[in-house]
Amino acid sequence: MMKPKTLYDKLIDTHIIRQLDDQGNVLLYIDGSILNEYTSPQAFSGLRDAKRRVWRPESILLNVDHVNPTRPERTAEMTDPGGELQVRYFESNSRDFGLELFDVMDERQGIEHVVAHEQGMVLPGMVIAAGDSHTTTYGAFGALGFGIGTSEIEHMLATQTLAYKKLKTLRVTVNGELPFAATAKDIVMLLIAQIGADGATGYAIEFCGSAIDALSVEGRMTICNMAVEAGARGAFMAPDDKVFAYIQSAPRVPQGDMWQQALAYWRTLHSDPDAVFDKEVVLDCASLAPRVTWGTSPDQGGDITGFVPYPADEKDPAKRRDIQNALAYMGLEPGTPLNQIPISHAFIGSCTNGRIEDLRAAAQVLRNRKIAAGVRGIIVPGSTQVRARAEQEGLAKIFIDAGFEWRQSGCSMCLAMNEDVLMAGDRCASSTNRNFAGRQGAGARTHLMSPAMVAAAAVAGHLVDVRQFLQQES
Ligand SMILES: CC(C)[C@H](C(=O)O)[C@@H](O)C(=O)O
Ligand code: SF4
Repeated sequence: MMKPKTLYDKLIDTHIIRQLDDQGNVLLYIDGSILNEYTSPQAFSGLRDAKRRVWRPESILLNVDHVNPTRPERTAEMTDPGGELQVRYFESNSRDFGLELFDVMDERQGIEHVVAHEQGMVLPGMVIAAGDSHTTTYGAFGALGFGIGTSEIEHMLATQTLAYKKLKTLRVTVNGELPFAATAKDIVMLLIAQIGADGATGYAIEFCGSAIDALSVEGRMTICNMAVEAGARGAFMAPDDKVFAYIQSAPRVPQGDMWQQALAYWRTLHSDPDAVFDKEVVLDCASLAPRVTWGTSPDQGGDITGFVPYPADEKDPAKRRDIQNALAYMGLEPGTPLNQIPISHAFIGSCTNGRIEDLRAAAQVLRNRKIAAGVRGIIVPGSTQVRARAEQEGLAKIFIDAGFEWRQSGCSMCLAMNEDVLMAGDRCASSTNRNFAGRQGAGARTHLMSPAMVAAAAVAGHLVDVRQFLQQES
């Protein structure tokens, strides 16, 4: 009898070129990569110095997203000299190494983790490595995606391989039916709060259960994307018919007979019934409420119906200090109801929640409403294609009528590497994935939540339970 395999085993075993030792280190084949202007420059410099070429240029896509401007009337011109340098070097790398580039003005440009699946670069069963931690997003398609550092990018470009240490496996089973107004974002925020920001360090997570099966592919992407905030360097789900339908029309996806052959293989990509995981976590989402963070780490959050915690209630001295420090940075008093925290900014975008479904969810809240006086609302679609689609569907008009800025695509205020930066003391309801101190600007404060929750907060002028807004309509 063959030993039952997990999906992770299957993904790894089909890509091992050679075992490097008996400690789980292997030489792994990488199917492809999408690289950004921010983390790739040194890798290309390394290749140039060593006079090396890229091994399989057609498997690599270059895409500008981290530093580009998002102003509505943007041009190819960069406003920031550092960004200008990065983008120009990126362009010369594209030319000199023969790699396709989606530049700032390309209609296929966007955040890499949105562009990759729009382009059909991620197929079930693939292994994708890239210079960005949120490469885990591709797990929603039954692929293994993980972030790598600059020297690894260089190695991958030169050889199409990486030295890789196999992870332990964690199965997260999410049971129950998602209640009204609770989202995939709330599932993953609950998981992170429960297991901690390092709860999945050293693990690859396989998500399963009725709540995951019921999610849209975009919701699954949100979960795999943010799983890295629990430390997971790999997060995936077995691909199903929803996934196959979602990718079928994308440009690089196999067609005709090849599609049929691929489908037959993709249907084998699931953990065998008796496969054993190193660790198991079970969540029940039947009573899940919309969540927000109050701290400076994605695991510091709770239900919107809750309160800013009292540090004294935390028994672990290190965690108590973390809470104290977080509340000092966030300017929050213990015991404050979370739904009374006023905001100055509302940001909807990012690779976690900048897709078309996210914009539809925000528009549902914003239709016929205005954002509160004193709040600046910013919407940055996850890709230029998402932007065009939102305009076709009339969502952009809803956002603009509500008083939101409707901007061009990029990472933008998710990490404030372009001119979309908050000032010290600003407080932002944000659909992003990281609330670290200074993430959206030095001294700025970030509260993570779903895009509909951000929209509701923008209208109310403070963090608020989106269910009040949606129930009014039903
Ligand atoms: C710039 C890049 C290295 C970084 C990442 O790896 O995730 C960024 O995208 C982020 O979200 O913090
Ligand atoms: S949108 Fe944010 S999280 Fe995603 S790649 Fe860009 S900076 Fe990183």
